[in-house]
Amino acid sequence: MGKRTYAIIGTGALGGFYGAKLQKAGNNVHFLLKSDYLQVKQHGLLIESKDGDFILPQVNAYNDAEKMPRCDVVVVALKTTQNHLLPQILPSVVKHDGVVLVLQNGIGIEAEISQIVSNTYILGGLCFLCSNKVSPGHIHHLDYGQIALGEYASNYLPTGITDRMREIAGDFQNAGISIELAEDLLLGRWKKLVWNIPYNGLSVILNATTDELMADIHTCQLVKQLMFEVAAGAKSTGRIIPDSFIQTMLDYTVKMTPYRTSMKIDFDECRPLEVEAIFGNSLNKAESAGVNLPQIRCLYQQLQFLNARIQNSVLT
Ligand SMILES: NC(=O)c1ccc[n+]([C@@H]2O[C@H](COP(=O)([O-])OP(=O)(O)OC[C@H]3O[C@@H](n4cnc5c(N)ncnc54)[C@H](OP(=O)(O)O)[C@@H]3O)[C@@H](O)[C@H]2O)c1
Ligand SMILES: CC(C)(CO)[C@@H](O)C(=O)[O-]
Repeated sequence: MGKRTYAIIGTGALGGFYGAKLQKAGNNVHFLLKSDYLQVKQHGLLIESKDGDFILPQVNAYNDAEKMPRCDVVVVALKTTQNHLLPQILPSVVKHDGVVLVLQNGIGIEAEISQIVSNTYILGGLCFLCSNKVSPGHIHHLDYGQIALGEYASNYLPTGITDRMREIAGDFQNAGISIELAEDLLLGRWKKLVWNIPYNGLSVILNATTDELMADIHTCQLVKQLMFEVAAGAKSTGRIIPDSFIQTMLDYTVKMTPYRTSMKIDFDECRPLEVEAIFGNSLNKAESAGVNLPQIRCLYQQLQFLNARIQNSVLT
């Protein structure tokens, strides 16, 4: 097989960064954009990265999915709040027997996509990335970048490590993106939520950065309790997250450059928050297995209140 073609659905902080790295390494990449389309079509992408800045003066830019060629790997990099658009986008972009690779945060999205596309493999990637879009076509990669890659099977049954995962991992690794292969995608998704649920949620509710949350004894305790609730959620679906992993996440955050989470940035910019994909879907999974996660539900209810306020302010 020749080189795989890639479509990036949502060329923002994450899609713009990984897509640009893939193109720089010689892959054939096609970028779907919305408001940045003209700027990127005319001037390409600028990546300012702690690993080295670079410019791609010319990229394959589109503002209409139907004009994109069918690609081998279609990377979903929209905010999950825009996933209602996927039924219009994915079927025309992914090749028969191609791959949809979900790089979004949250849980349960691969299952939703399996209802949209057929004859398609679905992979998920947990991205340990700190990246922001600072202006149209200008991405600022602040830290990290590793992806844990897993494959989706019906009901999130673990697939082990497949050839498809290895092949796609190879393209990313050749592009300088570090990849870990995950035998069990659902376990990987819960593990990522151990970070996203406490920090994304509390950063918005408490108007705080990660370092501020870790510096205070009360919020540090709250973060830890929320992490243990995520582990209880994982357990309700038969996945075990060891206590040592929770300690690793706490240590990781203490060492991290002080960070304004993506949910906090969305909140500050009055954009819809990814509450359903991160909180709502986790609660649904646990509660349908008969397990309540009261602290996560409390955060969810507060975030929904703020989310509704954002939607109303955008409408008025
Ligand atoms: N950024 C990170 O470091 C990071 C790390 C881990 C996980 N994630 C996850 O990755 C996902 C993407 O996040 P992000 O930070 O990359 O968000 P983002 O910077 O907002 O990027 C999303 C992009 O999608 C574009 N878009 C929206 N609607 C579109 C449409 N109809 N057609 C084409 N493009 C459209 C947006 O364009 P407009 O600006 O024109 O609306 C935006 O550029 C989220 O689930 C996030 O939680 C991000
Ligand atoms: C956890 C994180 C801050 C960096 O690993 C990022 O992946 C995120 O915002 O999801």
